[in-house]
Amino acid sequence: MISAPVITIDGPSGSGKGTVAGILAKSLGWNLLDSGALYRLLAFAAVNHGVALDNEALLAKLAAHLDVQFIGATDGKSARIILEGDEVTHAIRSEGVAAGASKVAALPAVRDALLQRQRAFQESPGLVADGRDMGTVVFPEAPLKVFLTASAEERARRRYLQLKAKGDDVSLSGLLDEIRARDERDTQRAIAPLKPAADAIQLDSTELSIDQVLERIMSEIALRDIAG
Ligand SMILES: Nc1ncnc2c1ncn2[C@@H]1O[C@H](COP(=O)(O)OP(=O)(O)OP(=O)(O)O)[C@@H](O)[C@H]1O
Ligand SMILES: Nc1ccn([C@H]2C[C@H](O)[C@@H](COP(=O)(O)O)O2)c(=O)n1
Repeated sequence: MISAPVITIDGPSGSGKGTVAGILAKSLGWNLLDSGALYRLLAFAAVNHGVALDNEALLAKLAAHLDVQFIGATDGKSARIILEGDEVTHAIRSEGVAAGASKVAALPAVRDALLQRQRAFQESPGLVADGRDMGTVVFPEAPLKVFLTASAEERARRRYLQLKAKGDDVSLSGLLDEIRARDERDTQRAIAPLKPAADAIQLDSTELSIDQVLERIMSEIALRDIAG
């Protein structure tokens, strides 16, 4: 059986992975996996159920039975996400939930419990998957792996503009601190740390527009002839 091709996009928070993965999936007509959403959903559900964010055994159980639906998932992060019957699309995007996600993501049993759920997204005609370990652990056979970065200052600036536009009361320096703390946790953890796969192409988007990033990835897709 020939399995559907996968394009992985890994990188730190605010590098533009989700935006680029969503546009790419839509333009190729492929499926989309926003793996960070799964870790966010788990952290969100844990708080709702009163489960401590360091209770590895209970969190793994919760992860294995997470009742979640992604609706319209080929439309990037605007897809609707339903957790245990409630819409949580916007609620899981806060920096507080992100910090919780980064904490539960450091627990091996949690990552194990979410592995098959992520691999199940690999369906025809193809999959664009964004996260931290898509190229290194979840889809090591992917024919195109992108590691997208940008300076912490630029990523904080982007997040600031994004949250301000939503009407959130945030400070640039606070966001920069949060981004640095999350980078530290995500890159230094013992299991599946954020790092480029050996065969990933590395793109620094600090000085690139979203369109320029997409152009670079599209040319790699054409070079490898993976989208038919
Ligand atoms: N190259 C770019 N230039 C300017 N703004 C960008 C660029 N890429 C993404 N952005 C903007 O930065 C913000 C964060 O992007 P996005 O949510 O895609 O990042 P992310 O890497 O998925 O972050 P996270 O891991 O926290 O979900 C968005 O408002 C997006 O529009
Ligand atoms: N493949 C993944 C995806 C996400 N995480 C963790 C680490 C992140 O800080 C957090 C939230 O992810 P985001 O929505 O910002 O992409 O989830 C991970 O460990 N592995």
